[in-house]
This record gives sequence, structure tokens and C-alpha cells, in this order.
Amino acid sequence: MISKIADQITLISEADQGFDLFEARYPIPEGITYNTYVIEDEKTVLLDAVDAKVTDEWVSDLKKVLNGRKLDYFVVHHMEPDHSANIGTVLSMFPDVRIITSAKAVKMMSQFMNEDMSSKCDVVKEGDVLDLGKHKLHFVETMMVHWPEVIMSYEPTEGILFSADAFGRFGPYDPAYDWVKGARRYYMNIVGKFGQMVQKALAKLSPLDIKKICPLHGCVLEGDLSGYLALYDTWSSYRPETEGVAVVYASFYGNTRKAAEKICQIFKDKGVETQIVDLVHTDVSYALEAAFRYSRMIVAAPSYEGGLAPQMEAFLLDIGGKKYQSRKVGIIENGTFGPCAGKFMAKHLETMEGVEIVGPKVTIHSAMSKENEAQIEELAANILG
Ligand SMILES: Cc1cc2nc3c(=O)[nH]c(=O)nc-3n(C[C@H](O)[C@H](O)[C@H](O)COP(=O)(O)O)c2cc1C
Repeated sequence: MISKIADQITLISEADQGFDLFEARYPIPEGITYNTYVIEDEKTVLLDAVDAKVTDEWVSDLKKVLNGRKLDYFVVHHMEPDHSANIGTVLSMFPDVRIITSAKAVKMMSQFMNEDMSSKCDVVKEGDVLDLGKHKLHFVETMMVHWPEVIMSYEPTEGILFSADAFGRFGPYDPAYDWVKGARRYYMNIVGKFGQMVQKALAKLSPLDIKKICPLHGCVLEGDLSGYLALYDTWSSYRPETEGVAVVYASFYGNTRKAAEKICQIFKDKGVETQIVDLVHTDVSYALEAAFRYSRMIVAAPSYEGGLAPQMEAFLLDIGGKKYQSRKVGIIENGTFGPCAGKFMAKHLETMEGVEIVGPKVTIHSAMSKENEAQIEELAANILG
């Protein structure tokens, strides 16, 4: 798909229909796009490339946009293969193109391409400017958003920020598509671990007069950008986005599910925003998104072979790795012949900064008892308190 986004600046966006997992990990039922941009000034520049899955349509679109003009520069903001897989394709189309990228990216490029790429690259660092004629690209180092080599570039004539993976989202190229829906799960799972580095990047970007954000996935963002920037600030500082409770549970036979549904209903009856996630039937990336979104969480799981239900184990490892922090959490465990899931859930949660485990810990012996129901009421009241 080709779309003019400003005078002399064109977006080329190719759709991945989402038949495979993104990054071999995340379901993308509504697909994702790989975006690249072309600036045709006195000099021509291509900003980034696309995943190998969409090479043919992208090459065809790139030829249409350039319409016989040769490419002078090829800016590589990010070396992850969903953008860099076609560096070789670009070089075979334009053997004399100069690759503009960070020093770290040159090393990565040489590794991926099994060839020393330094003679083909011009290294840029913070504050360097690429002069294209009317347009100029100012480079900003944004290390670890979310790989070490990442740079962004800012074009002041149009006020465009080429933001690499930042502000990207899952979902189709449709400006009406809810950015938050696609961006929150993308951010929390893919960028979330690096909140501190995102904060640094936001501080560097704050003096710029940004009118449009051009990410490598999703849509070009324009109009009032303050909402997108505010959410990135919230997410990267690990503050909850929404006052409410994520109820995340695993259940083999349905008894733990009943307890999770019960506490969820109590919250709903009190008018508290609640999202319940079944870890057995839902990809963990959705549970992680819910955990980080809300100010509170209930985890509920059965005991399993002297330990914890593996789906809950995987979830807690995942959120711990992404620096889940500063939330109130309540625990519901289940066991038939020696309940121990709660002990293991607590062990994970205790390693997370600022996580307060709120009691009582509810222990279900196979099926919820009257006593359990009262404990669940008490837990619900305490976690909201
Ligand atoms: C493979 C397997 C291993 C289990 N290991 C334990 C265990 O170590 N300790 C225990 O108390 N219960 C264990 N249980 C029993 C469950 O934790 C228990 O039946 C619980 O009620 C299941 O809750 P659910 O109905 O939500 O699936 C195990 C169950 C299964 C299927």
C-alpha cells in the first residue's frame, strides 16, 4: 500500500495477514503492517525495509514510488529482521546506496549478512543531520527502545518523527483502528521491559515540535499526539493506566475458574473495572497486557506436581521479566492433596519491586467451600482498600 503523507514523503506499508506468530511468539489475529518511508528531495532516501514475508509486494511498491529515480540513502533505524531482512534486496537494486545507521547496527548488519558491511555504511550518532535538500533528518539515539542499536530521526520541515518500533501497534493499516487496542499489547510485551530507556527517549523527544509520528508498524499518527505520548509515559513509568483489577487464572477442571469468576463478579457489583483472563485458553501476552494495565491483580491457580500450574508459572515469569511492579496482588490457590500453588505464586511476586501481596490467601481444597466464599469476599474488600 502506497500513501502520500507529506509533500515528497511517501509511506509504503505492507500487510502481514497474521497467519503466523509475530516474533515467533505473539498471536496477531488482525495482522500487522511493516512500514517504510521514502523521501524524494534533491536526494532520495528510503527509511527502513520490511519482513521477508512481504518482499515481493514491497519491492513492487518501492519501484512504483521511486519511478526510475535512483536511491541515494537508505536509513536503517532498527536491525530486527522484520525491518532489516531486505537490506540485501535494497543493495541489489541500488548497489551504490549509502546506508545510514548507528555504529551498533553496522555490527549487527555484518552479523546478519555474514559480510563486513562497514564500507557500505555511514555511521550517525546523536545530533547528526542528513541533508536531503529541503528536508533534513536529525538523528536521535534511542538505545534499548527496544534493541541496543535503535535510532529515530526527526524531519523538522514537516515535523515528522520516524520513531522506529516506538508507537507501533498490532493490527491492520486502518486509521480508524483503535491505536490503544493494538499498541498496548505490543508495547507491554515487546518494549515494556525497557521502560527506563523509553523514558529517556521521551525526554529527548520532548523539545521537538512533532506533528506526525511515523512508526514501523501500524498507522501514521497525526493530529493531537498528546494522548499517545501520555500513554507511552504512563506505560514506560510502570504506572497503572486504569484503576481496576486484572483477574488472571488457570484451571484444569473448572473449580479455580469458579473462584476467579466469583471475585470478578464481586468487583463488578462494586462498580470496579475488571478484566478476567483465562490463562489456559488465552495467549499469555493478553494476560500480561491486563496485568500491567490495571492497578490491582488477583492470581488464581491450582497446585501441580508439588508446584504451580505451568500456565501460571509462565505468566508470572513473564511479568517478572518485564518488571511488573508497584501493584496490589491477591492470591487464590487450589489443591486436592497438598495445596502449594500459593507458595509458588508468592515466591514469584515477592521478587517484584513494590508488589504488595494482600491477604487473606484463599486456599481451596478441590472445590470452593462456604468458608472460601467468605475469604474471597474479604480478599476483594482488602485489595480495593
Ligand atoms: C497433573 C496434576 C497434578 C496435580 N498436582 C497437585 C499437587 O501437587 N498438589 C495438590 O494439592 N493438587 C494437585 N493436583 C490437583 C489439583 O490442583 C486440584 O484437583 C485442583 O482442584 C484443580 O483445580 P481446577 O478444578 O481449577 O482444575 C494436580 C492435578 C493435576 C491434573
